[in-house]
Amino acid sequence: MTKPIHVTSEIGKLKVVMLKRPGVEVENFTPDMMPRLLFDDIPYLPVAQKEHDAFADTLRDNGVEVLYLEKLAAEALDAGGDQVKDAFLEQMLAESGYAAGVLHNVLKEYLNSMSTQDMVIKIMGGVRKNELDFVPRDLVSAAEEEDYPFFMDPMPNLYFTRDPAASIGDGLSINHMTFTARRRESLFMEEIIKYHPRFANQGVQVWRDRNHDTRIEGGDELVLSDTVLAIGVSQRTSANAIEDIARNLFKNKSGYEKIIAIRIPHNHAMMHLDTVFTMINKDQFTVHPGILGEGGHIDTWTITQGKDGELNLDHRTDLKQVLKDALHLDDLDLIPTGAGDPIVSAREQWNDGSNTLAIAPGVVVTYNRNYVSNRVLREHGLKVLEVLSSELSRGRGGPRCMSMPLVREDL
Ligand SMILES: NC(=[NH2+])NCCC[C@H](N)C(=O)O
Repeated sequence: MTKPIHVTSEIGKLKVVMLKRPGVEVENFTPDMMPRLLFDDIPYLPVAQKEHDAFADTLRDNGVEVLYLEKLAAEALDAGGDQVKDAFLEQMLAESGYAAGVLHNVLKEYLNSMSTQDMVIKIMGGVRKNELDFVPRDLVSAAEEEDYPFFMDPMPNLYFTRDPAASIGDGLSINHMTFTARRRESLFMEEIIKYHPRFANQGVQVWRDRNHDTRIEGGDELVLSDTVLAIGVSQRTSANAIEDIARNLFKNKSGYEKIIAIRIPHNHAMMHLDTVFTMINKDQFTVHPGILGEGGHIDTWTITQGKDGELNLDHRTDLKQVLKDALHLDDLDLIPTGAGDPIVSAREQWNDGSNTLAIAPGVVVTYNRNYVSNRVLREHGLKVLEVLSSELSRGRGGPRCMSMPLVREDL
């Protein structure tokens, strides 16, 4: 039987992917909540869903099996049984601020009154105060939170399935994420890996779980080959988390021997490495020119196993040469987002022009709105499958962010 998780590159033919269809969570908030929820606008849900369905169809038309997070999560909890479902609910409530107390009890009863699937969808979508016939009488609720509409916040970023967990080889990292708005997301993946029949007891390795204080997100984790990873040192991923996962990968016979840490600017537009840099073919990458300094330089540290559990670091700034050496290539094509024009590249990067999803070597899925970057990709010989992007792009993520590959063919 094929392994439930097997990803040894960014570009091997994509066989199985996990998506999340945008649900009520992407519009169940007010404009003043947007910065905290990491959104720049509120998508128009019916259109966002249409666009997302078209994205999923594009993948299916190309032979990819599409799984949905919300369905896997409910199936996992049902397969786990009553105790597992109860423990999940306790954990979710605790992480939502209700470890115990009256509100904990009221919310638990409310969520427990639903089918497992409805409960999962409700937790994802958020619980408004006016859904419950209950007025809390404590001082915090009365004096500080009276006007706040939610007991449990929605999780609008769930459609970016790339980030809460990342497939690496025959395993994955389940991530402790940076901002409160996204922290609870990775709990779904933990349940899926532990209890869903497709994954449980199948030898899936968890290289690093979510019970950590240091931060890492899947948008920073790029699988360049069966031995080399690139990981962004970014707004979302800290250097100490990279050292930690490096130690685990080296120690646990993952096959990974080399991790290239790449430092990128720490800001919202470029929150992850994959917003500025993606692999699209054996010797081709997209790169946002805005991250490269003078002479095309950028800080990279290649991490390898040292003596006695120490890590060796090799600091270099010539990204092209670093990649050529690590991947044993004679030449490498770094394709600039927006053809390198300062206005176009910044605009198209904002709408994820660098955030391509490769579904086979040299075949990529991209947003149609980034027409300059798409033209350049075609000029460089790539096959570009464009998908609609008016509403989906409002969440600041593209086709790579919206997909978590579970199985790819080896190169
Ligand atoms: N892999 C990615 N680039 N994901 C994009 C995530 C966007 C999301 N709004 C966030 O800020 O977290």
